[in-house]
Amino acid sequence: MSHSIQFSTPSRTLHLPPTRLHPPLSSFSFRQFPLTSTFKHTSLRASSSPSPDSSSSSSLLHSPNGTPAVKSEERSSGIDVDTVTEAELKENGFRSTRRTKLICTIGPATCGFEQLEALAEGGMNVARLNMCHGTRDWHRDVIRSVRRLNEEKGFAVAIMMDTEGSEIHMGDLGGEASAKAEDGEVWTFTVRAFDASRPERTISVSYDGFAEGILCFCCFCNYQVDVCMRCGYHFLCDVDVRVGDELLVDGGMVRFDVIEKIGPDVKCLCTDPGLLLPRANLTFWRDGSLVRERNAMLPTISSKDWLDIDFGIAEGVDFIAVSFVKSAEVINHLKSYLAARPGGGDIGVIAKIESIDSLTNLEEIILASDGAMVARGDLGAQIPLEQVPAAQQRIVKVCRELNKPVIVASQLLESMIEYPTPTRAEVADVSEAVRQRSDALMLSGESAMGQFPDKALTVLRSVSLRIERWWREEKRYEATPLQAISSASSDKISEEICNSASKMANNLGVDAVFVYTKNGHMASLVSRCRPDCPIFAFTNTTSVRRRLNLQWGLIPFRLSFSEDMESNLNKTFSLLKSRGMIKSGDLVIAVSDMLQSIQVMNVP
Ligand SMILES: Nc1ncnc2c1ncn2[C@@H]1O[C@H](COP(=O)(O)OP(=O)(O)OP(=O)(O)O)[C@@H](O)[C@H]1O
Ligand SMILES: CC(=O)C(=O)O
Ligand SMILES: [K+]
Ligand SMILES: [Mg+2]
Repeated sequence: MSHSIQFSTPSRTLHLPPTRLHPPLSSFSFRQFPLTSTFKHTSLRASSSPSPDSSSSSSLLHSPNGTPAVKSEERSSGIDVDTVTEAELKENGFRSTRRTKLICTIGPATCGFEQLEALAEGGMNVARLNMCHGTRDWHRDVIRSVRRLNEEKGFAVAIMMDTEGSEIHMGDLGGEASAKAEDGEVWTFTVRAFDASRPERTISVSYDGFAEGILCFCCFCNYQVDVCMRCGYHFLCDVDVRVGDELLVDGGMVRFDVIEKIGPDVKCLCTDPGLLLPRANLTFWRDGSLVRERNAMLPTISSKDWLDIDFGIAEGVDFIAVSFVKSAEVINHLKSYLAARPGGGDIGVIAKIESIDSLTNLEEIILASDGAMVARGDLGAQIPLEQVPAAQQRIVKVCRELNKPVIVASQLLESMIEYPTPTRAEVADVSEAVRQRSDALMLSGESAMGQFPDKALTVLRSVSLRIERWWREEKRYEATPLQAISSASSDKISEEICNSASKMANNLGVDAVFVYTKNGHMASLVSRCRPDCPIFAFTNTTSVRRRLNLQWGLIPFRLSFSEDMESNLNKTFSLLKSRGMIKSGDLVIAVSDMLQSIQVMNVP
């Protein structure tokens, strides 16, 4: 290996002294890098001198999500790269890339291949499937389309499966898109199933204990029977709906008073008119408080959810979002269930915070999970609406402290289900979530069944970019020190390295942090610091790359890398430069989970 290095730049040839490759402005190492240089003029050009393992170079580098891959022409130089991100990086430089990640719920409005492609091109990082709706065949088709999109077009869109949970829901309205309840009308909520079409002003309700006053439930394995056939234990509870209770649909979008109970039917008087949507959530209120006993008896993961989870494992989803989490126990249970199944260990478990119990046990739930969702739809049906913003702020803060990605969800752009522009208040709400530096924003009905899914995504994207830019212009780096999270000494070192690297990145105004990470942990530690510059996260597995797509500021690449950081950097610079995604002189900080060190360098 030559020790004398020549870097060729468009304007000049730079001769560097031996022993240093790109002279680090500083090198702060717990374990020093080997200083012998392996950089050669030729190695900077991907096309002329392939790196040692370039036999697999066509799959060496996968570009960040957000954009379709460039095909044939690029393959000859050994790189798959997203044209949109590539164009963004070329045009506006690193700093302009979006940090806040975007999630779209997929539904009838967006389940086609072209529709999914349009969302991916519009910046969708994660596709969410709500198992409350649709058949498993329908969901399988969507999952496969997203996978095909990733393979053919170079995206890294992750799939999040959201469990139905066992809260009380309305039925599916017999195929109708919605039903209008008017003030003063009497509607029947019933546990009867309909043979033919739905009788007028009648709504089926999702579980049998609704009106009988008896709900039988196995507390060990969730079978909804009086004596469990699986384990022989049983659990009986006696909760009922009472005349005088208030029934809220979707947290108050429509309200009824319970006026009569007749066998399996509950007659209700509409007091606040509105649109009833299929499978809308129902809650009961008595004397101004939520009736909780009923829900407390329902299992967080129902027997149907377990079947969906098995389906999700088989289809290789990236995340499972668990609805109505009450305690850390259920998360731990699911995580051990997943760990025991092939491929299950790769699935991240997201706790949906949407109940009073989940707020009570917030820290332990988040600690047990791989991320959390502020599920404001149901949360706002369980706590007074005016308490939701403070709950959101607390959840985002706890997630940040515990290094778990956090998603802000529901009604971000609700009016865009019907209209092509958002309300000013919705834009302010989105801005606040971005300003809180949550990892991701989520569309529900806007993308699942709204009329303007692409426009809604564009609004999320442009508001995120604008607020992020404002934040940088204001130079509002993190003032709040992050608490230590690790106990093991090597983890503590990684944490300190990432904290320091991020601080250095801000102070030096570097263009990007590069993080080489096998399991993604190191990348998440850098993301947690919310540095001012984007974070290029290089990982060698596609599943980790997809999962990283949920986290703030990470631009995940898949790259076959070795234990030798110097050759990794060499290869990365070469590949990114040949694509024009970085240029000579860019200032970069590199960290990795293989070597506990921080390198600061100009791109040669
Ligand atoms: N797979 C689907 N098939 C049909 N409609 C869907 C689907 N997914 C979502 N929708 C529609 O989009 C609306 C809002 O989406 P979604 O149900 O995900 O809301 P949510 O409040 O996030 O749900 P939840 O609280 O049940 O998790 C639904 O009421 C439904 O009409
Ligand atoms: C997303 C969700 O489940 C909610 O907001 O209730
Ligand atoms: K759900
Ligand atoms: Mg919900």
